[in-house]
Amino acid sequence: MGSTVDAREIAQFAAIADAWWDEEGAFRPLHRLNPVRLRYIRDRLCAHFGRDPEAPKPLNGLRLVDVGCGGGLLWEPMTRMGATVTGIDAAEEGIAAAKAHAASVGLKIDYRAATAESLVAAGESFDAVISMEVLEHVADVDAFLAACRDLTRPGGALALSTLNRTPKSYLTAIVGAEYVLRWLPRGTHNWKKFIRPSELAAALRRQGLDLADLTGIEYSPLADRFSLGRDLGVNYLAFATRP
Ligand SMILES: C[S@@+](CC[C@H](N)C(=O)[O-])C[C@H]1O[C@@H](n2cnc3c(N)ncnc32)[C@H](O)[C@@H]1O
Ligand SMILES: [Mg+2]
Repeated sequence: MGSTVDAREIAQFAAIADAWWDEEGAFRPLHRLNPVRLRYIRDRLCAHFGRDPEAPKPLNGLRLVDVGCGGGLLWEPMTRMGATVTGIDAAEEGIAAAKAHAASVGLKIDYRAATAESLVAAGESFDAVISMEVLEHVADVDAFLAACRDLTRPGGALALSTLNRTPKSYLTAIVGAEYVLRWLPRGTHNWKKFIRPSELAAALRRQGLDLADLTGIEYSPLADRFSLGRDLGVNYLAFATRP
């Protein structure tokens, strides 16, 4: 299997790593997405592992890895929910931003500049793998999912999100977000690398993983809010399990 890293992509994320915790900066959409995707991760993990999602620390004791964690936007809240989270990213600059932020808010840090395949080679394994908005940036989706599977213990789970390849995603995620609203630097996304839900389902199946759920992330421009829904046409979440 080839490397999962696309050097051009990593350089692009490294160049804007200072912006990770700027809620109005280049990662604004991820900050806006955080509440809905965190609710999805919490509820799915709780259902899968038989936890109470309303408990103060619903993920207590679970060992998670956040693959492509960037500045740690998910890592921090998942840590607060009681999980032991290892955050890894191929961009060292992102990891530096993540470490600095976690230290500034007094959280115990396990961030590493690493790829999923390097953790597999080191023999690491977790209850669940979380990898949000990374699939459309990797060099080889099959190799990436194979590494994510190997990091998941049998009986464990994977929570993923990515962008669908539709005319609507071209209009909103590329033309809208990069050119009209200028939320993201131009060239952040390559529409050809977006992944249809049917393609993700087939790729998960090739790795021996069971797709348990697909949920859409819908954006309301008037409210400037994201919500979970049935429309998979732009951004969507997937939950899979390892038998
Ligand atoms: C759009 S950001 C998402 C960050 C974070 N998951 C979130 O949603 O807040 C994508 C991240 O994936 C990282 N990345 C891309 N390809 C990777 C790979 N093959 N292995 C590890 N990290 C990767 C990038 O450096 C970048 O930080
Ligand atoms: Mg993206």
